[in-house]
This record gives sequence, C-alpha cells and structure tokens, in this order.
Amino acid sequence: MKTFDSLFAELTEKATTRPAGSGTVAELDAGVHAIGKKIVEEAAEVWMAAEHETDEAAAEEISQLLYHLQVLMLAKGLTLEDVYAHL
Ligand SMILES: N=c1c2ncn([C@@H]3O[C@H](COP(=O)(O)OP(=O)(O)OP(=O)(O)O)[C@@H](O)[C@H]3O)c2ncn1[C@@H]1O[C@H](COP(=O)(O)O)[C@@H](O)[C@H]1O
Repeated sequence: MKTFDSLFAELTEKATTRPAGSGTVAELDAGVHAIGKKIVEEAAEVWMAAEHETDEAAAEEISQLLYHLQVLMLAKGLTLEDVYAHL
C-alpha cells in the first residue's frame, strides 16, 4: 500500500523524468494557480463526501486531496521536511 511519503517520492520522480501521459506533469505545467483551484475543489468534495456519502467515498476523496497537496508542494519546491516541521 502507498503511504504519503512513498507517493511523494513517486511524484518527485515523475516531476524529474516527466514521462509522457503523466497527470502529475500536466498538473505541474498548469501551475500553482490551477493546482490551487483543484485543491479547493477536492477539499469541497472531501467535505461533501464526509457529510453525505460513505466512509469509503470520503477516504477516496481525502486521498485525492492529499495527492493534489503533494503536487502543489512539488510546484513550490517544498519538501516533506518543510511541511513536517510544522506538525
Ligand atoms: N493518487 C493519484 C491521484 N489522486 C487524484 N488524482 C487526479 O485527480 C483527479 C481527481 O479526479 P476527480 O474525481 O476529482 O475527477 P475530475 O475532477 O473529473 O478529474 P479531472 O477532470 O481534473 O481529471 C483524477 O482524475 C486524477 O487526475 C490522481 N492522480 C494520480 N495519482 C497517483 O499519482 C501517481 C502518478 O500519477 P501520474 O502522474 O498520472 O502518472 C500514480 O501513482 C497515481 O496513482
């Protein structure tokens, strides 16, 4: 099973090697403004799923929000340590 750290390592590799067809590369190319909008959209989906859908649906939406947060971290050049320092 993937973890937050292993996904970040995978996305870091994608950002470096830029394989064709990678959604991560496309999102990084779209820029911080577009990624930020995606985060807001996914956060709303997390909220709605938590209130009105199953626990599984909420967990899936949370995973998507975590993914987009990681893409934003990469776009900004932030590391896991930069974020963990504030936990
Ligand atoms: N975990 C994720 C992940 N979570 C969410 N997403 C993206 O976020 C979108 C969220 O989907 P929604 O359900 O909100 O649907 P949507 O709003 O219609 O989606 P879009 O129209 O924006 O594509 C998905 O379509 C994916 O593009 C993800 N994209 C990739 N990953 C993982 O990231 C890794 C690298 O992926 P690639 O860069 O695509 O190779 C792989 O391990 C993937 O499993």
